[in-house]
Amino acid sequence: LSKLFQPTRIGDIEIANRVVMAPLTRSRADEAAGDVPGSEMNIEYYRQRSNAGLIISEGTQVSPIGKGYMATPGIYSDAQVEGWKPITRAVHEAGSKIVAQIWHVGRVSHPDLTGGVQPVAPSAVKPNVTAYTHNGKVDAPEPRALSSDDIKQVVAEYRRGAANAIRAGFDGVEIHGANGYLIDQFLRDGTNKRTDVYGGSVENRARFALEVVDACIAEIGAGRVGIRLSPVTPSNDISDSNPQAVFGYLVEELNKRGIAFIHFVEGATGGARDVPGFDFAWARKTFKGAYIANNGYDRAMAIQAVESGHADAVAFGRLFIANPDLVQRLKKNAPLNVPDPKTFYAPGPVGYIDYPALGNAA
Ligand SMILES: C=C(C(=O)O)c1ccccc1
Repeated sequence: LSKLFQPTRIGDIEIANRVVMAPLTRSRADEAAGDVPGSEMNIEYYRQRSNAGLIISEGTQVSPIGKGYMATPGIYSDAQVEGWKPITRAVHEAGSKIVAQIWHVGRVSHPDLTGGVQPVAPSAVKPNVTAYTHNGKVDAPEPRALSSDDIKQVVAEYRRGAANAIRAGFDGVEIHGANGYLIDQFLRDGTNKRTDVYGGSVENRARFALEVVDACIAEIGAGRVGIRLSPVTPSNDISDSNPQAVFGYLVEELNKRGIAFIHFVEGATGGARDVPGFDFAWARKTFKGAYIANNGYDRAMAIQAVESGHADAVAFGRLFIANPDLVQRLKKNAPLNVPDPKTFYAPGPVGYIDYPALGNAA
């Protein structure tokens, strides 16, 4: 049996195998109820995929203005915490573990999604990004630059998200530090033009990310805190003049804190893996916590990555959308269902809980 299917521990979290379900926005929370998860359909979706050693939940916003897409769940209200409980219970009953990806989109949003409030960011740099709202496709507006008092409030929102994740039965959190969202906007010099202690030098641009990490560690312990990073992705109009400098510094600082894992998007998210600018092998050697590798992995690549020591675990996104029983299929090297992008973010059960498992494949 390949090492990919053998148990390991990620921080304080014991996992039965090294196949991870990547965080996947599906836009199927109950907006009318206040961006609450936990419908029967939501529970079934996560239960079906509880063969994963570890599930990373879809991005769940830490505040109403941290929302950037329709019908994404939150983790800031009591109703949302109650909504997550049957999901984490179902995942645990099936023998899997699950962490909450706590998220703030920053400037990748629109007043149609934030209750009419102008999106926020480290600096007032308009993104070249289209938001999809109930009014159709709209341009994301220029965001408002956060004041230093605002920043303290946002760090406290992530801390509340970490506390609420444990209350909701999650085994920990993955801080969403990737794909051009708020934390990434602070890290990269294409979006962070601040002249205070949160901008300019590498240390200053990493300050916000590390304050969020420290707040979550204080709340739930380093063994239950991970972070997702995408050093070279261009997602959501993000860029940096020297990713190795800022992300190299961040990895060394995260290593000092002994957090459970770093989940790396290797290359352009959902696209090319061979984007220059960051040395992932260096990061693997330097970071003593668990290295979760992601982005375009297939079965052979995942087995090779774990058996060669490049990664402790491999996260699959699109393959888990279409293959609820992905671990079984990988073990048997069985054929895989093909994901249908048309229903990735649609409401309803089609393309969500109706992909067939091997047992009942046609
Ligand atoms: C949370 C996302 C990310 O990390 O990029 C996301 C959100 C909506 C569509 C695709 C991806």
